[in-house]
Amino acid sequence: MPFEIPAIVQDRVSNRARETMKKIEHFVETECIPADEIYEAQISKEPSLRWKTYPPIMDDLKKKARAQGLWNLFLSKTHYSQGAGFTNLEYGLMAEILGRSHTASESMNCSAPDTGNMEVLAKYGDDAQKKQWLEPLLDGKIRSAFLMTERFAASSDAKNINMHMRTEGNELVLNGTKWWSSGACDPRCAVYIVMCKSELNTSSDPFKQQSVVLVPAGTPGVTVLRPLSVFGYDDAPHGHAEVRFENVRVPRSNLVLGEGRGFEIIQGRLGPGRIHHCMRSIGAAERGLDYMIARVNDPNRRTFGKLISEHGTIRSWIAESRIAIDSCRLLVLNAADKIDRHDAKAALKEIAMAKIVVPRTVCDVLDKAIQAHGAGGVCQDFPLARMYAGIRTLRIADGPDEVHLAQMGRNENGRAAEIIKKHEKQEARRAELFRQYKIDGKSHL
Ligand SMILES: Cc1cc2nc3c(=O)[nH]c(=O)nc-3n(C[C@H](O)[C@H](O)[C@H](O)COP(=O)(O)OP(=O)(O)OC[C@H]3O[C@@H](n4cnc5c(N)ncnc54)[C@H](O)[C@@H]3O)c2cc1C
Repeated sequence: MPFEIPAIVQDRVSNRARETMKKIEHFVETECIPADEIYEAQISKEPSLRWKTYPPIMDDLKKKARAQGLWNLFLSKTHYSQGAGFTNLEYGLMAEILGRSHTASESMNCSAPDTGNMEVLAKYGDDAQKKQWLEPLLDGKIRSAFLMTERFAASSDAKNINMHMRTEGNELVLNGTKWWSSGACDPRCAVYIVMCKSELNTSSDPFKQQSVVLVPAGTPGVTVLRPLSVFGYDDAPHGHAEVRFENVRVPRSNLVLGEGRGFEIIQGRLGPGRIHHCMRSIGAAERGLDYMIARVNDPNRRTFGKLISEHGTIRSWIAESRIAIDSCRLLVLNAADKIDRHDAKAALKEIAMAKIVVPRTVCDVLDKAIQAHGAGGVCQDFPLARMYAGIRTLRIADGPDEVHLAQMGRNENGRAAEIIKKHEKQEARRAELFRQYKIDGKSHL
């Protein structure tokens, strides 16, 4: 089924974006999806090479995508000058198509964590930092990692981040251990964006104690200790690394924005990135549903005298999945539109809602697709188990659901005084009306 722009946002999508979406869909369906398995096959099984090489097919895909103008689509024109000139809403729709394939996002230089990291550098980097790191990232020549989470700190509360940073003359000296540093195992990863706590910063404001520093990969004292696995997948060549810093020295000029500005940077980084993850996940859900429909209509797999799709339960799964996917899409596009009209800060509630609902819902759709495949669904013969593993982590990565729920719950609950006041006014008016119409005062509802 060709990609369809939902009716409610039709007038918010330019003709150029529509044309680009058609090109993206064609590229994803004809180049990326067929390349996904080749990409996997080209990742070395040899332990000594697994993290030292990357699949050559990726460079070929990048060349082809770039030649068609399918490059850096994510930097929205509403907030950046360096991108392809689309809105967050338009890119949101594009990201959904990218989510159908494992290789699509990277082939168009639109993959995490580089997208968020490029946004950080574009938004907060100085000219020298942009020249050294943003330009090669935009060019797809290097990759990057964002190092916030720490093995020995409950990192869903970013105030706990305590990687030690001290200043010595013109240098910053870093000590500590990070983990879940996505992309840090990749041989092309050239720079780490590292969140630290500075020794000098004596601010009593807990949101002003952290700083963000750029550390070139390979700086003496940095050791990539090991790749971590996600439900058994190591996600090579990208990987999620545990990284040790022992007296790592970088020039003071590698500080981003200034000391104590770390929270500002991470908050600015995560808004649009969460929307991108959500839209790619919706693409994965669509693919899962396609697989489910194909499998349950396989004429060779009849049970109890019927095609599997003829059992009522399975029909319900298909319908429920369609409803769930379409509802999620609207939620995400609404958040993207609000970012376009204002900024990510103004859209915090909408972004949080999408970040909470979409991964859960997509996991549920994929779970049904897996179930409909029987044992086949959990094995390597279909992409479903792998997709499920990836999407499940989104309920933790970029902050676990519970933290977003707690924040949303607090804000929503903050309306209590206003609601109580409104009810009191309505109560007073009702009492007035009871008197006016001479009805006794007990509730008639
Ligand atoms: C695949 C993957 C990729 C990742 N990539 C990166 C990356 O590139 N860079 C990076 O820095 N990090 C990355 N992370 C790490 C991720 O951001 C953290 O795991 C996440 O922020 C949670 O931190 P934590 O693991 O320390 O959990 P903890 O802080 O120990 O929290 C554990 C659990 O406690 C519960 N909890 C916490 N707070 C509350 C609350 N207020 N109310 C109720 N319950 C609560 C939640 O259920 C939570 O899951 C990645 C994680 C995964 C799985």
